[in-house]
Amino acid sequence: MNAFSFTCSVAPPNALSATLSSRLQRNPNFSLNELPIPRIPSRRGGAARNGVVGVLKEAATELETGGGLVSESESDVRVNGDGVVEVEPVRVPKRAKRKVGGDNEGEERFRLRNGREVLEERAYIVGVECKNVKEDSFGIEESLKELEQLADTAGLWVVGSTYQKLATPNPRTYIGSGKVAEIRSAIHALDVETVIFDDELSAGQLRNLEKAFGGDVRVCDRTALILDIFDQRAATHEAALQANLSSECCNILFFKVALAQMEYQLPRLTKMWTHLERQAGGQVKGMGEKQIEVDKRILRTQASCIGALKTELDSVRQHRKQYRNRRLSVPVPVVSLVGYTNAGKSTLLNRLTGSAVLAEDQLFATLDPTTRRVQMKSGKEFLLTDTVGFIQKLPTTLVAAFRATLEEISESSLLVHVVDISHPLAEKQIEAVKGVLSELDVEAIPKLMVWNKVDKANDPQKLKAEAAKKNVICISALTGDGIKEFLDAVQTKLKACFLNHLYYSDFTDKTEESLVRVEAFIPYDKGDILSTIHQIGVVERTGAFGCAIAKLIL
Ligand SMILES: Nc1nc2c(ncn2[C@@H]2O[C@H](COP(=O)(O)OP(=O)(O)OP(=O)(O)O)[C@@H](O)[C@H]2O)c(=O)[nH]1
Ligand SMILES: [Mg+2]
Repeated sequence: MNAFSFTCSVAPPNALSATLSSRLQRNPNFSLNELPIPRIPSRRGGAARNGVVGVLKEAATELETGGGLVSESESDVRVNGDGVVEVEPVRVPKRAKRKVGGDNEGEERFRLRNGREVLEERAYIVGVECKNVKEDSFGIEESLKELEQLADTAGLWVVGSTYQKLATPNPRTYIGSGKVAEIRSAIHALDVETVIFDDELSAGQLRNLEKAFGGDVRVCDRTALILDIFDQRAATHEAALQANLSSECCNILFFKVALAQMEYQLPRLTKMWTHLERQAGGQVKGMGEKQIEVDKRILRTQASCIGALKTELDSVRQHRKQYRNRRLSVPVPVVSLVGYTNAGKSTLLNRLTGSAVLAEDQLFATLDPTTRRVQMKSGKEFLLTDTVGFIQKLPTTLVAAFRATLEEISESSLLVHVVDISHPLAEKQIEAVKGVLSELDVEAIPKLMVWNKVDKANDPQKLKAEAAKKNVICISALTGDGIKEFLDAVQTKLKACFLNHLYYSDFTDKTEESLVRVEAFIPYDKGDILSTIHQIGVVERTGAFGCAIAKLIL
């Protein structure tokens, strides 16, 4: 059996284990520092050390067995005093599928995610309803329902939930002591592994709650959960990026989320081990010192990673900007799909363009803005951009990440606000989206609201009549119902934009009737004429041999 040694100073993400395993096969002396940008362990990693241990064990096992789940034992992985991680790859039998007790007896806890079977952790969710909340915000039960959906997307199995009404959250434990005791009982009764809070907790609150719940229970919050989902999505995305480095779709969000994760976890990580530091002179001295050493090394590496990520982000931004400028130099209107997560934006893009962008019944399926060309029956074209979905209580650390991704929409000719009208909280989701849009400086861009998923409505005709009164288009991106009306509405809006543009360009006395259809042949060496025509008229189409058909104001 082989034994490998790595110089290790950082916890790489689990998702890199496949890369690691393949590199190990090629070069057993490979150093972990050679790995691409590392990410710190998130909710599921717990302590940073576990991240290192987990990924190395996974890689080692994959190397030996060609895949499969690994043992919980850490006896095959050691971190020595110099930060060298020693791994003994062992053949580990697949973990037997665990059956769970209670009502769910016999139910499998394994689920297929990204082509891998993963064990679902048992989670318990907790919320606090504070007095003086805004009227249009989600109620506590609604918010917890959404948190459950987020947990499900992250691969957790919610086995119970509770909430408390408070004037103000408790600064030490967020909830009151009675509630803490109630949750502790629920943890034992339901065999809970993770407790998730619906609001962002401070490092101190996290630590106090973990201590209060005792045992191996992990405590995390909505922010950590969302970051974890993004981390999982970004890992899949990163693999695609590595396969096609020349891709235009370099993901700003990926870098931004990595940054947000570090910013979120750094203060929490430093506080996590202070109890060991305090015990340094006592019985657990060795253990405390070793963990602190590992922690400090991780923090040092992460500080340099933040710098590297920022540089990387700048270059990706630059790249995207050049791409957008190139796109804008060809004046085809850009229509952006915006809306709450899971509203059906990607499904609509797929329906209109015949693409196969990932669309699934999970939150945050889309991370990357994707742009595709749509050709209408009239021969006119526009570019359609899919964007990342919005959510209420967006973690502050992620607001910047979203903003960066949504930079694209500020250059759109039209924003299509896609709403899942079958959702019981559709109205509140609309308000949440409007709230984010108002922060994005896109007030001046025309908007078109679309009620999607009408196929799920009890009375689609009644819904359509109601929509018509509000100038809203009803569609089903899934069945194709209403798509023609939607395209007509887009065309009308774009035409209005064009006329507005003329209006603001001092053609005040001109109306659409003053446009005259002109067919012209333009020599190849006079291509600049075409861009002038684009500026003063609407080019209906260009054909072979330099033929252009345009409507001009004469
Ligand atoms: N019944 C029905 N389901 C739909 C319709 N449009 C989308 N869906 C489903 O809704 C789920 C979410 O669709 P997506 O297109 O991924 O939603 P999205 O807005 O892109 O979501 P994010 O990328 O997470 O922001 C998927 O399961 C779709 O199949 C529709 O018109 N009718
Ligand atoms: Mg999507």
